[in-house]
Amino acid sequence: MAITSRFVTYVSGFYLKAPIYACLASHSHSPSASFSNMTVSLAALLFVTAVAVPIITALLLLSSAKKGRPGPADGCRRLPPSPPGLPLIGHLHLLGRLPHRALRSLAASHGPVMLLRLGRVPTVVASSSAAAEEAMKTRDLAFSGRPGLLMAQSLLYGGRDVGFAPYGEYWRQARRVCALHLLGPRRVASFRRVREREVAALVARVRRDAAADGEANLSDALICYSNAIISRAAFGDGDYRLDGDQGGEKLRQVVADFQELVLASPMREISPWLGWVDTLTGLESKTRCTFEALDGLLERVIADHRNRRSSGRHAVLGDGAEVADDHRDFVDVLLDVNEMDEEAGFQLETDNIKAIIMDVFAAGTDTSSTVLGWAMAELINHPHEMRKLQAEVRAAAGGAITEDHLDGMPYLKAVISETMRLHAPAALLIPRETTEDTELLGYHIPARTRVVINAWAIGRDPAAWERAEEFVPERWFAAGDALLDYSKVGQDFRSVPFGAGRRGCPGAGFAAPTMELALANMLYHFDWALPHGTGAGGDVLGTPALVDVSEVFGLSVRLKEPLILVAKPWSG
Ligand code: HEM
Repeated sequence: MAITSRFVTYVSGFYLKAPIYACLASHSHSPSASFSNMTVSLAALLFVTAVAVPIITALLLLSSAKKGRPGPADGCRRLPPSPPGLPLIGHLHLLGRLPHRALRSLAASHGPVMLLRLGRVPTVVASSSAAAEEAMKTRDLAFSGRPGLLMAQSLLYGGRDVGFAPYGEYWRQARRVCALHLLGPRRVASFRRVREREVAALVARVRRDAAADGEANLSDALICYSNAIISRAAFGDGDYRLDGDQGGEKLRQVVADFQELVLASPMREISPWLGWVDTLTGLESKTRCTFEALDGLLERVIADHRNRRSSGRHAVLGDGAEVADDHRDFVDVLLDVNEMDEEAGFQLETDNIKAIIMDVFAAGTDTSSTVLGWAMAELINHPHEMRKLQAEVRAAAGGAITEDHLDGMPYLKAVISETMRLHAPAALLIPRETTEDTELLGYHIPARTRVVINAWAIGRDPAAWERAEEFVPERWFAAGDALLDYSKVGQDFRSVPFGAGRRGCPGAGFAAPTMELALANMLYHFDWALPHGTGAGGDVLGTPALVDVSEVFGLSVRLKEPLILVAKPWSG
């Protein structure tokens, strides 16, 4: 019965939210469309509650749980151990609302390599640094596939992006373009002015909020900051918005919807005969609305860039050489690459360009703002470390912090490394798929098995880290200077927030100055505290209240509650 009720919670947790999503997405359309969507969604809600959940529950009750299997065999080869599962849903009910935590608990009983069945999908979960190193270094090629996730297919032009593209020639070429032309060191440096302008806007916003009522909603301000940087880098200075968008709010909502949807598991992925649930809950209509809104925007942006190109108003690369003062945005670069690489036999169609830009939004916005939110929360909860970082930042500059100051701030880098060790935003990375039969820590892993790497659990592994659950930035100095440069992905498999290997994040070098500049400026310009009477754990005996570090799981695992802080301007 307990198992059944947990499954109902799982179904309702995701699917009862879906109708609300559909209503939100419909704001970009006519009021009547919005109303009819809401009506369909309410009907769907009633239907799912009254009919679908009881049917599925009955099916589960009719079936009995399978016994756990320590190392089932595939022929004579040993498969990883599995916990007991249920018919139909396998181990889905064990994931709960915070799958990274649930998977770590399961790994404590079943080992660092487990085999789960999520609906129909056999999934291997790697939870130790040794398993991560074997998968992303020693046997990198065999673990470099991505599963054809249904939502990614629907939202990313059938997987014509980089992050969700299957391993193969298209991915290799698109990844090269991304790593070399969009996210290489020179291109990242070319966006320095964008970052410095947006960080000045962030500081001004916090100052304004603090002057108005003494408190700043830092979560909101950080999302705006990282969205603005990616928008400017991708689209340039044009003011591209969705229809009737005030202050970019609608675009922000649609990007947030996109990020939430892209890794969602529709019912039809669990079992094709449950596909009708996705229609009734509004998941399908929300996916369609979100895709259409972003596709329409990208069409306009690309058409506008093409017009400017045909009228000669853009900078171009000469003979493949970098232009010294190159301010081209990602769309310009992708259109240039398209023309140059046509001769090299690689063609980027308009849909590929749109998919790659969507990738950059999905991968680059939420992740950076989430790390910044966690860093501020940890620093508030660790005042000694906050003062130490403030001393470093304030000693380095006599005014606003620019990118020239960042190299002289090792403690800043240690704080960000430590934040990502404890709070890898992509807690389970992006799912992978084996491209061939292979092995992991001695277990046989068949081709086309889904692979999840629990970066969150690896960062907190007590076998790899002393005081693993504590925030101790100093540990990164003991680990050696080389590891302080966290943007060099794949150096230390005890902390893998960017993944590693062929599929490792190509955007770490872009994310690093974005995060460092913001954190340094926030600590330079303000002294921070929790508003009186808020936070968790404070008591009358004088124990200070702490930021509530409850999490919510998504494309990024972020703070459940918005980070509202008192910001007191510092005048030196
Ligand atoms: C703190 C910031 C960031 C974190 C923690 C992060 C993390 C990740 C992770 C965990 C993966 C999957 C790696 C794997 O499977 O091994 C990934 C992939 C990717 N990231 Fe990032 N990322 C960040 C910022 C960015 C930025 C700023 C961009 C682009 C502007 C970006 C672009 C990508 C792309 C295109 C991929 C797909 C790579 C592939 O599949 O070949 N990321 N990222």
